Amino acid sequence: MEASRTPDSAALKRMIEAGRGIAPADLVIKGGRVFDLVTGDLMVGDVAICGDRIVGVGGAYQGAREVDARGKTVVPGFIDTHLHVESSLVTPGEFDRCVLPHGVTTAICDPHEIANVLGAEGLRYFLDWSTATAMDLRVNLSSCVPATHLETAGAALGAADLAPFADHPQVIGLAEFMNFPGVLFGDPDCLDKLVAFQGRHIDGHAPLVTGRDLDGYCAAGIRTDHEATGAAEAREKLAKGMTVLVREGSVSKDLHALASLITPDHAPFMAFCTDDRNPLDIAEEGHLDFLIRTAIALGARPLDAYRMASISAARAFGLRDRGLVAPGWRADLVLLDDLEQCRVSAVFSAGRLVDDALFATRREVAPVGRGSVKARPVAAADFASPGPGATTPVIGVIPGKIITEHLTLTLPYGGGERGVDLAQDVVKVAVVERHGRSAPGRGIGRGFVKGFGLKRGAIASSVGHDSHNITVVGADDADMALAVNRLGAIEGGFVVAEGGRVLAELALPVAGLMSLLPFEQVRDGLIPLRAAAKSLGVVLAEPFLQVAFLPLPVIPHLKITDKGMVDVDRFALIEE
Ligand SMILES: Nc1ncnc2[nH]cnc12
Ligand SMILES: [Mn+2]
Repeated sequence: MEASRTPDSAALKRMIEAGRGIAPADLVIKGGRVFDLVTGDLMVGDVAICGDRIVGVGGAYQGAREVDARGKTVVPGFIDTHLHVESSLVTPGEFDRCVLPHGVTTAICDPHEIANVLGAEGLRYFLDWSTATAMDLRVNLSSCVPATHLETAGAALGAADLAPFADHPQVIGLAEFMNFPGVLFGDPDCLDKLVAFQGRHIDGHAPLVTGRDLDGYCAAGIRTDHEATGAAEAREKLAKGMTVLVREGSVSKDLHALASLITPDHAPFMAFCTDDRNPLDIAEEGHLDFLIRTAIALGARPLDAYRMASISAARAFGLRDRGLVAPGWRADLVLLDDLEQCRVSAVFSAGRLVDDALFATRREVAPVGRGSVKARPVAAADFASPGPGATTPVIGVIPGKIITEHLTLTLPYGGGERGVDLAQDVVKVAVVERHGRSAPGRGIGRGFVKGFGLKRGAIASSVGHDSHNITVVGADDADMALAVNRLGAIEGGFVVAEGGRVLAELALPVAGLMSLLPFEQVRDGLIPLRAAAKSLGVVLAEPFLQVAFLPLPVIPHLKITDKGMVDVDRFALIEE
């Protein structure tokens, strides 16, 4: 939805009188226990609301409509400071329906997934939705499309391509600047974008960047980071003036490692984010409510956890109208049955009760990106892995992390080709360019990966951060080819194949990233997919998102793209 509208003098007069209690408010939330995130007080009292604004807190107010909040605790609406809506596997409209009821009244997204497939058309689609959702969906403009020169994306966005969107009311600034080597080495395209957004918010992405490199990265005006995976790394970033966004997604789970940093001193400079969270995890665990609950369970004070979820986040992103339950602030509110457990009872978004009726009032936005998978058919022979010898780099997967190990292992070798080695839990991985931008016989990167547990068949995904080529992991070349070709037939998504059969699949026809189905059906569709992957021996909790991160060459240490294996630390393709 659009940012808060500016009231005219008559409306403002009415707000003032309602706040003074000499005129009725539009809505009064009666008798709740208000959590004051400035003083830490918990105080029973009414919350008076006019339009989308809180006008009075405490004591007794009267209103045209009144909601009984006795026994509930009232806190400010939650702010997810960094996420990719596409990783929810549903459209922004369904993301709104799925996540707002968890208390997330503001979500700050980076649409670089769809932008890597569709370019500016993808940005327009998300911006159209951002003015239609019930939640306040804010957009940071994608800074790195493609993420690097080491891959083939479906589009490219330079500073000039971003300029037309910069003044959109829902745009905050520039999204995660992932090409941190490009920043540090002064890549001209990176500098153009950084110059264009100086003085505005610039989001960071600096995994394991430290010391003088971190100073240089921050000197560019980059203000946040969500890639810290250890307490020492996060603390250094705090000390350099960055806001640390503590992330707990479906693959990247950093909350346990960073929980010790959530202290009264640090909380004003920390926030929460999910980055990538699929609808099954949202259903099974929750969204930001889950992060708050977990942080408190790990020892954080409730005051610090709720500050991170609201006022700290709002200040870090320049959202000056929200983050407190106080007069004059935006009426984004969450009513809780339990403060420590963060059990959400009701949500108010800009003064409106979040329910089916509210979602029914939204304008729908037509989907884009149909037929986006343009990969040529492949055959088993395309996944042969020729090489000069038995020893080769192998990607080491770390459950719950998107950083990977750079292993060097000796594999079965014969006839000039390397084979899988199930005894070492090493199978093949390949990335097939699917934007129709490769010459025949080109556009397939081949390598090996350790840690999936896969013993048979193959699993394939058209979600492959961030260029979203097809990534396939397999123990059998023919099943790898079957899974890849099936993705072309269903316009993208996830496929599990074994013994020449498709065991399970989930179609994602919007740009090969999102479903057109309601989030409940996508959530339920993930269950047989996971079961099918598990039947092949896969041991990872979230195999499809873990596959999806193998091609992301801005996350250390060893990755793979359609151009081949990438040594991320050297920021270069590995030539054999
Ligand atoms: N953590 C991340 N960093 C960069 N790109 C991403 N796309 C999805 N998650 C991402
Ligand atoms: Mn990132």
